[in-house]
Amino acid sequence: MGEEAVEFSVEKATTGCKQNAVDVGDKTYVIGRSDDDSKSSIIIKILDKQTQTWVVPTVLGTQPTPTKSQSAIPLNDEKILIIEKGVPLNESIWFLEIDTPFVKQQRKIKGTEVVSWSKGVIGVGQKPVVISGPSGVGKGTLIAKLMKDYPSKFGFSVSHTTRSPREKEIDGVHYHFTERIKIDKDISEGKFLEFAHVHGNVYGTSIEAVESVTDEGKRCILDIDVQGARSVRASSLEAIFIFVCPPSFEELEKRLRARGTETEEQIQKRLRNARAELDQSNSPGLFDHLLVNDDLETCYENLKNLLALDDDQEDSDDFSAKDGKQTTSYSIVSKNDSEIMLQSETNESKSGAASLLALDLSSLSGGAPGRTRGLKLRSVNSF
Ligand SMILES: Nc1ncnc2c1ncn2[C@@H]1O[C@H](COP(=O)(O)OP(=O)(O)OP(=O)(O)O)[C@@H](O)[C@H]1O
Ligand SMILES: Nc1nc2c(ncn2[C@@H]2O[C@H](COP(=O)(O)O)[C@@H](O)[C@H]2O)c(=O)[nH]1
Repeated sequence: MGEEAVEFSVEKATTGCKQNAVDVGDKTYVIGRSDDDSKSSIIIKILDKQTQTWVVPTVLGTQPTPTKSQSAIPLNDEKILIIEKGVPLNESIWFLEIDTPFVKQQRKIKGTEVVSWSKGVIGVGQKPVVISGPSGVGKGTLIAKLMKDYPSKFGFSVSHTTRSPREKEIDGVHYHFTERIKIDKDISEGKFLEFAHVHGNVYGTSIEAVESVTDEGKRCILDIDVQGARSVRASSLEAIFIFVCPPSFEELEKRLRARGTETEEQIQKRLRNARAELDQSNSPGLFDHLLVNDDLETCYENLKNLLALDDDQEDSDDFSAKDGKQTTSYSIVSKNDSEIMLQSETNESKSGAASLLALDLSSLSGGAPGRTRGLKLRSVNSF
C-alpha cells in the first residue's frame, strides 16, 4: 500500500506514553498520545500481526483533544469506540473508523492505509441541511436570512470554488477561492466530501468545511448543485435535502439578470443548466422536500417550518443535556451486542455523575466524514 514500515515494537508501543492497543482481526491498533508531550496530538499505529510490520495510517477527521487517558474497545470490524477521560461526557465519546465504507473509499483514493475520527453525538443530533436549486432561484438569499436570524444555530459550509470572486464576496466567508491545480490536488488527497464541475468551474465541499461547523455545535447548511447533492446522498453524511424551485422559468431568468453578476454568456449557460437541474428535482430518493421560492417571505417561513419539523425529533433521549456536560471519567467495563457499560472512576456523590452508564449503540447513524449520531445513554442502578 505504499506505507513506510515503521520501526516500532509492541514493547515500545506500550511504554513511554498512555495508549491503548486494540485487536481487530489481523491487526492491532495502537492509539495514544504523542511521545512528545509538547505536541498535543493522538498517534495511531497499526501492527499487521501476520507480517509483524507497523504502519502509520493517514488519519482523517477532527481528532479528540488528547486527554491523560482513554478507554477503547472494538465495536465490530469497522469501528473502535474510544472514551476520553476527564472531559464532559458529551465531548468524550469518539469512534475511530478503521474499515467503514468511507475509510475504504479514502484508502482507494490515497493508496495508503487510512483511519478516520468521528465524534459521537448523544441523541439524534441535527442533520445537516443540503439546499440545491438552479442558479438565481434564491438559495443564497434564503440561507443568508437563516444565518442572520439564527446565528448560533446554523453554520454555513464554506465551499471551495475556482470561479473568480464577485465584487462583495469575501474569501473564507462566501467561498474559499482557489486555483484549479490546488483543488485537484486536494480532491485527489480525499479532502472533499463532494465536488462538481458547475457552470464551467469546479466547486466542492471540503470535509473540513462541514466539520468546522459541526464542531461549533451548529447545524451545517450546504448550498450545492444537484450533482453535489447526489454525491452527498451517496456519502455517509446523513442530511436533509431540499430543492428550491422558481415559480417560473421566466422569473428565474429575471432574477439572474437582475442580480447583475454574470455576463450574458454565463447567464445563458446557467439557464441551460437550470433546465437540467429542474428536471432532476423529482429524481426518486434524491430530495426530501421541494420549496417554491415565489414570495421570499412565504418561502422562508416554509423553510423554517421544514427545519423546525425536523427539530421535533431531537433530544428525545432520556439522558439530559445537563448530564452530558458533567466532567467525569468513565471506563469501558463490558460489552454485549447493543450496549456498552461504562463505570465512573470518580466519586459519584462528589461529582453528581452516575456511577454506571449503559451506552446503547443500536441506533447509530452517520459517521465519518461527519459525526456519529444516535448514541443513547441511561443510568444504571448499581447495588
Ligand atoms: N423570492 C424572491 N423574489 C424576488 N427576487 C428574489 C427572491 N429570492 C431571491 N431573489 C433575488 O434573486 C437573485 C438571486 O438570488 P440568489 O443569489 O440568492 O440565488 P442563488 O440561488 O443563491 O444563486 P446561485 O446558485 O447562482 O448562487 C438575487 O438578486 C435575490 O435578491
Ligand atoms: N457541488 C457543489 N456545488 C456548489 C458548491 N458551492 C456552490 N455550489 C453551486 O454552484 C452553483 C453556482 O454558484 P455561484 O456562487 O457561482 O452562483 C450554485 O448552484 C451553487 O449551489 C459546492 O461546494 N459543491
